[in-house]
Amino acid sequence: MIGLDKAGVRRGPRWIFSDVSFRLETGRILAVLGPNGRGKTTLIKALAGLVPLSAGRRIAPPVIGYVSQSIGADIPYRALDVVVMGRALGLGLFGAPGATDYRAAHAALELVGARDFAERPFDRLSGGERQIVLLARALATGSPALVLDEPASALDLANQDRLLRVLKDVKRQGRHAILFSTHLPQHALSVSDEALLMLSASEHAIGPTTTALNEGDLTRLYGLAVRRVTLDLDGSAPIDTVVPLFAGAAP
Ligand SMILES: Nc1ncnc2c1ncn2[C@@H]1O[C@H](COP(=O)(O)OP(=O)(O)OP(=O)(O)O)[C@@H](O)[C@H]1O
Repeated sequence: MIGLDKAGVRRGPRWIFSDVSFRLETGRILAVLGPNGRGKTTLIKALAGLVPLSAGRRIAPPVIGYVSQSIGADIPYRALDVVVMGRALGLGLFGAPGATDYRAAHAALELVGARDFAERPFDRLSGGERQIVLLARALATGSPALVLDEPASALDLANQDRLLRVLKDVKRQGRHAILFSTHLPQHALSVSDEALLMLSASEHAIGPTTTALNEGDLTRLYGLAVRRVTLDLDGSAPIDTVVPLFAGAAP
């Protein structure tokens, strides 16, 4: 389980966010949504223990599988070695990774569908490929909590789909609580059980994704008209999605 209890972060006189409370159980996915600069990264870093809380309390396991918004430094290691770094906290100060750690790294790469990246130099992967490898590194930690800051931001449509399928697969295993931030409400609707909308520094809407992502709150969140649409593509299960009315939605 991972969560926050009446939590807030202040930078100087300004509260970036305040009074955020939620508990995310193992086997569940929570999506965090908000416009640029609203505080998603700050909240995620606070949850990962990288930014101190100015108020409230964090509920988290000792190790967290964290993927930052940046796509990683230009390190000339193999992707496999970057994934093995996720095992570092279990190795002690002078420990070197062993067969078990490499097995865990290979399994994580396999899970994200990136087995072929193992031997490739990390600094020669594209931004999207790096995001996939960094997700594998978070999984390799073995932590029951995954905290992902815009994990799809550099991914093309097919790789966004791959990432969402990976999140669903990991959820199905029932061993992780997964929190991710996104600018795409469609991503939240397709995989997350719960959604947190950062409406202002002090006002948050949290609840089951299908109710939290209502047209009124999404329109208010982004200051842009947004419609919820149900697509009945082939008469089987209808798909619920979100359509932002960009530029008035007409040429
Ligand atoms: N180290 C810092 N010191 C002071 N202010 C900061 C610091 N880091 C971030 N901020 C401010 O906190 C606010 C929230 O930033 P944050 O990166 O959390 O937003 P975000 O919702 O993740 O934005 P984006 O969608 O653009 O990534 C911004 O106004 C930012 O300028």
